[in-house]
Amino acid sequence: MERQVLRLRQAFRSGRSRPLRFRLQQLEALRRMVQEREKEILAAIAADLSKSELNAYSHEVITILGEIDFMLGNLPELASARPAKKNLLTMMDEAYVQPEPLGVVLIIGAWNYPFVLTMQPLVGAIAAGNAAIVKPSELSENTAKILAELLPQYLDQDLYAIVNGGIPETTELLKQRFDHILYTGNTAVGKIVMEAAAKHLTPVTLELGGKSPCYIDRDCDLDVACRRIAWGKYMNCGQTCIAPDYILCEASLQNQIVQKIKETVKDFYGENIKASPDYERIINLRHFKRLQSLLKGQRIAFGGEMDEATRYLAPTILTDVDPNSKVMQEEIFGPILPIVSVKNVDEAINFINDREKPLALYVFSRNNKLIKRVIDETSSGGVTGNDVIMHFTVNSLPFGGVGASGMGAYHGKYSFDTFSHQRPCLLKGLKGESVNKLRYPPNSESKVSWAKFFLLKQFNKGRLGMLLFVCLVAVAAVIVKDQL
Ligand SMILES: NC(=O)c1ccc[n+]([C@@H]2O[C@H](COP(=O)([O-])OP(=O)(O)OC[C@H]3O[C@@H](n4cnc5c(N)ncnc54)[C@H](O)[C@@H]3O)[C@@H](O)[C@H]2O)c1
Ligand SMILES: CCCCCCCCCCCCC/C=C/C=O
Repeated sequence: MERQVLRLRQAFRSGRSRPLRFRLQQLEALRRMVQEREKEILAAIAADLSKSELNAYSHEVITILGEIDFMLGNLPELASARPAKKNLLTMMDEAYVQPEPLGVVLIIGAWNYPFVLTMQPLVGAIAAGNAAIVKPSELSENTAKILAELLPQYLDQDLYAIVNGGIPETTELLKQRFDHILYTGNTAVGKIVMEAAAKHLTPVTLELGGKSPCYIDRDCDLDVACRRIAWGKYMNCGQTCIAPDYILCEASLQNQIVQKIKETVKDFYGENIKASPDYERIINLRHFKRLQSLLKGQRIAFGGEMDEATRYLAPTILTDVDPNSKVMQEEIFGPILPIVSVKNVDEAINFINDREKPLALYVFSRNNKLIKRVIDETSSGGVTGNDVIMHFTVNSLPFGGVGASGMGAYHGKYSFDTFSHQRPCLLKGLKGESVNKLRYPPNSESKVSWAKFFLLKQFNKGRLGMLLFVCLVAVAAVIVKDQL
């Protein structure tokens, strides 16, 4: 591992990954990989998650193609230096912010969307001019394998590497020094990653999980709300980091919600859900048994059927759920939807604020003021009003958690920024020593007064004002020169 990181670091040091032309070329190569090897990629995702290839395409591949296109279209602007506002002492100088690559970065992906969660950060890392090691999740082994086969065929092998394996390999990787780590996965491992990173003072982006609440207001189109919630909850068999984890609503809405989600499930997956190509399976037996245990003692209003041999767990709704029960203590990450009754929106807000900050928050209401109020009085990684999941698809929005649901963000411009250092640059000439005397010892009352004038004066008065001000500064400089 050490040798591999060293090899990447040497390639990074050579400066090869920095020119825009190179970055664009690598991104184009990645796009070619996705287009030319689409069938193999889809087959791998499909095999890992018992998913149809159509769903694999719309859940994962579309996002990557969109992200690559965004970077290809916007990279020249993202990577260019941005002029910075100057103060009076630096008026004649050049001040700008130059984004620069961080170096060698590590991307650790999760299994639930094994392609998008490793490739989307990689697009950002390449765009920002870094070298990168990608570590896909060992649980989605087919995708991990196909990535290991394809990436070296399309990308510069000295700058971009893939490491496959389980916990021992990740542990070994984490001992190495990186310039940034982006980890996607559960909170417990997030802490391990952060601890390992701290040894090298490596900054981290942690894309974690949590229980994302979904409040349904009394004043709402329940048909629409239930259809959208059912889509986001049962997609990928509930194994989506931003799936609505549970519903909060007034008790009187509960039965209608159950009824409407039930009807939607029938529309989506037919009478025989097991036979639907659109309904996935639980990733492994450990997670299947964990989900099974969450149902114990609960009132199952809908679903609950399961088949251990195929890890099938039907779309399920639990009603009158006790907030202290196990299903409300951990992220569900499966197709189980508890409904917890609250008296009103105030109680819903308190319920949310009494718990860890979630990765996503959903509010359904006809009343926009109520939606804005819930947003204003709570905190979460992201929010979608009157829908679920969809904020993930808008790449002009930063995607990430807050508090226990993570730190940092990516997607689009935010990926570029995550993998860049915003370097402040100030280029001065060698003239102007008369004014510079202000900062050279020995200090004096009069120097401090002049320093205040030069550094604290604000001037935003348009062109004519600016001209007047420059004259004023020139006069001040002459006076200063004479006085000091
Ligand atoms: N915020 C997001 O974008 C996002 C996306 C997907 C999943 N998630 C969250 O991830 C969780 C599910 O993923 P998961 O954690 O089961 O995925 P996982 O088991 O695939 O683990 C993620 C990565 O961590 C590594 N890992 C596991 N144990 C480790 C250890 N002890 N030491 C070092 N590395 C280790 C794995 O090799 C893998 O690459 C859920 O909580 C979900 O909400 C978050
Ligand atoms: C017109 C149809 C468009 C369908 C778009 C669906 C996009 C869904 C993307 C879901 C991706 C979720 C990624 C999840 C990350 C965390 O687990």
